[in-house]
Amino acid sequence: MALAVGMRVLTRALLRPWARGLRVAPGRTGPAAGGGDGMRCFGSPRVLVEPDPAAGVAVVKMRNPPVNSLSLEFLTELLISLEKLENDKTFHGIILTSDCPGIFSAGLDLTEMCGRKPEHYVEYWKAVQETWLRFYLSNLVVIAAINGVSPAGGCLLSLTCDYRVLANNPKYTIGLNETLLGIVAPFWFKDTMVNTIGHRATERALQLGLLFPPAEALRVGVVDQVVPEDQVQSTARSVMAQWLAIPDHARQLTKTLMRKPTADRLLTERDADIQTFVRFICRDSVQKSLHAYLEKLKQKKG
Ligand SMILES: CCCCCCCCCCCC/C=C/CC(=O)SCCNC(=O)CCNC(=O)[C@H](O)C(C)(C)COP(=O)(O)OP(=O)(O)OC[C@H]1O[C@@H](n2cnc3c(N)ncnc32)[C@H](O)[C@@H]1OP(=O)(O)O
Repeated sequence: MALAVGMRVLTRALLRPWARGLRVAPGRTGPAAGGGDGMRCFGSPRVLVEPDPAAGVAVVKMRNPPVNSLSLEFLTELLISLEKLENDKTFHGIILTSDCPGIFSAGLDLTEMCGRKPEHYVEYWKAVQETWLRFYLSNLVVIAAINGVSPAGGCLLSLTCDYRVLANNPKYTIGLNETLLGIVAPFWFKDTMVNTIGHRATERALQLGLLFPPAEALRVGVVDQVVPEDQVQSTARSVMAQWLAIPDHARQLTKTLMRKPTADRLLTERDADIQTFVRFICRDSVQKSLHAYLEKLKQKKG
């Protein structure tokens, strides 16, 4: 039932004009990350998929410059790539990483949440919910190779993965910093964090909008491993090999057992959550905070 609802949303997304226009990335032969039988890279303008069929693994590279902000188009392309890999029996695991130097993802695209019509906010929030659900419940092993800064929605995306490897660079902070923008992390962002680092640590991190540098991220458990920057991809691959050595059906059922109650809460409250988001984001005070935050980002350069 839940999956059917998800598929309907995705299908609707695929039918949108800009989604219909998505092209398969012109062929480079893969895999770029070692091994394999030379299957071609595929993907879309903002998502590059480097398949390694011999290993049963695909590297999914986010490339929505300058900062991999999670726009509606980008989220849809990510979902399409995930679905394609899930439907291909060759693949058992994906490594999610970034093609934008120094940035894993700047989180939700603030321009999707500023100065738009309520109908747009509904459409955008549905895509955010769908991305979380599909990644959180994916049957594939999903490992995040975090090679850059990862605030808010970027952190959330990595928290949907089964394992997080972070590059040891003090600039690469990670966390749910929504309060610093004058906004509130929805209950399912919070639940995902609680499931990862526990209640007390989440309470502190969310209220203070903490962005953890690598050593602290490791200590609190936001990430599973911190490694030198040039070893992030190779570490993700070794971890993947360990996870893929487990009988797949047993691992998948265990993942579902662990995650379904959290996902079910959103699935049963999905419409109410959209209404809450739209009401909240349409508030004058929230729009002012977001505009001011975006302005501050732009002025940083000048
Ligand atoms: C009763 C109440 C109940 C309430 C219930 C809840 C209801 C729902 C509430 C709503 C929740 C919404 C949740 C949102 C989660 C999010 O993800 S919000 C986004 C948070 N992201 C950030 O804070 C990151 C912001 N960006 C940065 O800090 C930096 O850009 C960077 C560290 C990522 C990179 O720095 P640098 O390399 O120096 O690049 P910049 O020059 O800063 O940026 C380049 C360019 O990109 C634009 N940009 C940056 N981030 C974003 C973004 N997230 N979205 C859109 N655009 C972004 C930036 O403005 C620059 O643009 P220009 O080149 O100047 O045009």
